[in-house]
Amino acid sequence: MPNWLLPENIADVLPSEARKIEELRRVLLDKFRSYGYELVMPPMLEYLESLLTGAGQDMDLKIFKLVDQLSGRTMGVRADMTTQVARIDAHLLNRRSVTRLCYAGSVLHTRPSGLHATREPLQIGVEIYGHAGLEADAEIQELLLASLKLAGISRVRLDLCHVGVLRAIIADDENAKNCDAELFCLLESKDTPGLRKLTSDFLPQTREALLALPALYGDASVIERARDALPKLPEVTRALDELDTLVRQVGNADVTVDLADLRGYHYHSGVMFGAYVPGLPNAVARGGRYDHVGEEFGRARPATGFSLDLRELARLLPVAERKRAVMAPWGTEPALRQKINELRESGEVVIQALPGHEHEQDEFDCDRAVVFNNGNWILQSLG
Ligand SMILES: N[C@@H](Cc1c[nH]c[nH+]1)C(=O)O
Repeated sequence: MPNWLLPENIADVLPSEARKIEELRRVLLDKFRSYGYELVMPPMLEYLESLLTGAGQDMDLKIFKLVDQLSGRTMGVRADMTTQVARIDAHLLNRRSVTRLCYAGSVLHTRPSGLHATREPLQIGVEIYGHAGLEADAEIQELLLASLKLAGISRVRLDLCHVGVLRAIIADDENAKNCDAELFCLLESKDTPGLRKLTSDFLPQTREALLALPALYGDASVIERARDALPKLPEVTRALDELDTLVRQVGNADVTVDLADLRGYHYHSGVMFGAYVPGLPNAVARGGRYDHVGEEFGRARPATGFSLDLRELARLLPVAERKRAVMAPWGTEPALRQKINELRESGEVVIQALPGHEHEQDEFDCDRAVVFNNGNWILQSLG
């Protein structure tokens, strides 16, 4: 397919890849449903203000903008569905109880998030609203691991972080608070020299704690190391206790803790996580707490969830085997049509060869054919 027709980091999805993506979409949505998550379909476009409500400045940079010819207002193409789903929970559903929602749809990014990343991810995810306890985070993490397993990915490492640690460290330092976006970037890339430079006029205790963060990664023992290395602020202790509880609950998955891996959106407010698979530098799925987004839509609701890009996930899987199919001749004869319909209704793929194209095969492996034999249309093996 000539990619030169399309903008950079935008691509067509050809049949074998599209089939993998669609099959994944279906099995994952069924899985989410089995946990009680209801499907919602937010719009592709919205007024910019509502897309930015509750989201940080990082989201603004990711959103494609255009002018609405009907209202003259600026609209944005969604770059992430999580805040749209939070709006649905806060405004439209108005339920008091716990609400579990899921979604699948394309989002657009002005710039790719990695060198080879698409600018049009197919985002699928789940969000749970109305429960502030860690049980909701544990359910989300369990569902993430179950989803990846279902997709055929068994070796997953779950990397946990807590944005509350950074927020507590900088809370009483005005200089540090004014640089929070830069701090996120430097910590994400573990840029210690950059961090040293930026923190030179911060309070000594803030500086010391920030410089300790990049080294606080590894297995669960990091939590104890962090208790020694970081200031004994109540918010830091609470965050580390939360991480400790979750690490114990993840079961037999491979879990690591990285207190500088803050690569979520800036709307995240508590425990955050990324799921990594061997050989890939970027997380295949991300998620975490974002308790303050609903509040900005007028209804405070604790919230947590995860999302992933189906296109990226499908790329990790082996090429799907060609699906078996039945070849049938072209014809309108009732007995032939009936035989074909019966086979299709029983779940078979039946391809009618158009006149002159009897020997062509593409996507499917036609191992059987409908043939006329002794006055009947029957199924015959081509093996
Ligand atoms: N939408 C977030 C992940 C997430 C879902 N829910 C909460 N966080 C992301 O793309 O990084």
